[in-house]
Amino acid sequence: MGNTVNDRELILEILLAVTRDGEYSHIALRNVLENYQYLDKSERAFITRVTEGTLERMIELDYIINQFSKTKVNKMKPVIRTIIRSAVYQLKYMDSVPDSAVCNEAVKLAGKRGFSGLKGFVNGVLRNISRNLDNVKYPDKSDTVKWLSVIYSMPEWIITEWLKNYDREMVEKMLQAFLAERPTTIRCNLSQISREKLAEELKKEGVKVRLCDTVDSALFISGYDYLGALESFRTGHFQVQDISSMEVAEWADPKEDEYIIDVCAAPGGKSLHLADKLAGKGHVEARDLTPYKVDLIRDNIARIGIDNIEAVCQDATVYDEASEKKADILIADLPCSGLGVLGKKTDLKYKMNPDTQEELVHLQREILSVVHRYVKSGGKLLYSTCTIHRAENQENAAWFAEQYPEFELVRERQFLPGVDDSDGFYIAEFVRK
Ligand SMILES: C[S@@+](CC[C@H](N)C(=O)[O-])C[C@H]1O[C@@H](n2cnc3c(N)ncnc32)[C@H](O)[C@@H]1O
Repeated sequence: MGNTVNDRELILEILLAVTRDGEYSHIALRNVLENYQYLDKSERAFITRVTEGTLERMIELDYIINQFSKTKVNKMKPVIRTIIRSAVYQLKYMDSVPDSAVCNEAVKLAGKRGFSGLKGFVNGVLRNISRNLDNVKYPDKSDTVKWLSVIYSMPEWIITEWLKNYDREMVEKMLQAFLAERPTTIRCNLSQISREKLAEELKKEGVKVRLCDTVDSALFISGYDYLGALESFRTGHFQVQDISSMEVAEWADPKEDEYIIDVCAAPGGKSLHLADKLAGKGHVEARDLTPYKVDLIRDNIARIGIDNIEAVCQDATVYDEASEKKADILIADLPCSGLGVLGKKTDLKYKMNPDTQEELVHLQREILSVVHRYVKSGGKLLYSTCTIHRAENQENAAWFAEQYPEFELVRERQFLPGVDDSDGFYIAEFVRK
């Protein structure tokens, strides 16, 4: 590790941005890695591992700290709490860093951040934990919710919710899958390049590649530094997308010259997939709420260089008369609680709560009750979310079918991490009779 002190300062900066200032972890991490491009590959890997790991395991880390510190985690100053959490992550999960170095660097960092008076406290807590890591008393296994929550660092309310619909074994499988390291799934833009050629390009750039057996445009990649540095990404030959998300365009199965409206499209994953499937024909209107989000779609369109798609700023809750019965296919990939993608957006589990979930169910219904009007007779409406929550998924689909009997629910599927080789994701396909 060339300059470990700076690496740890950056880690602290990212973790504070997420836990104190409410920033999304993938954005905070990406911003720092982009701003400090001079960092070498091993430093970037170290920063990524410690920040992601600390967030991923935060409930367990706090549980351990509280066992060995008189001052409980929630009473500590945010900077001190964050330094201790990331140090305990390294002590517990990273053999490559000697314990003494972890403690020394944490103490130095506390001093550097203006907490010289707390250097002794940080040192005492960390040395105590490093000596006693094998003596941590975990909750009793018979207390299913508490045990699963601490062992897999998942808030208790989420576990309780899942246990209503899945048995303990199934819930544990999902929790394990969220913590497992997975390669990045990408979708080859088949209208631009074949999957085999893309695999060759990536290998030449030093990336590890595996072709997916079930979806013929999908590949799994790993071992790269960051995406923006890959020529094959910059030239628009692929898009990062989970297998389950790819299924939306597969189910939609667009035909030549069809008109597609995607009402919540940013950053454009599903819209771009549909445009790619149409290979220059038909038309995709990729809409989103704000100019910022619409620009994200435009950036992706420009990178890939296709012209059967346009990005449009339009609030999906506001009826657009010009779109009445215009769409052969309507994609409603709506804002949701995101509990299916906790393996990638680790901090979401601490930000989501049952009240927000409830509000999302209402927003989803509000949007569906507006946008279903854009579907032609015989046209398809695909409703999807990246969550595992019956109220947002199966119950919303049933509600929609009941409210709008002119739509028939043709099929639905809940993808589950640990069962399917994908994120947690839900799709329902309706056809307008
Ligand atoms: C699940 S994401 C969409 C992901 C996208 N379909 C893809 O595959 O890349 C949901 C999107 O809904 C957008 N959104 C939220 N409220 C909206 C509204 N009232 N009108 C339009 N878009 C909205 C958010 O900005 C967000 O980009």
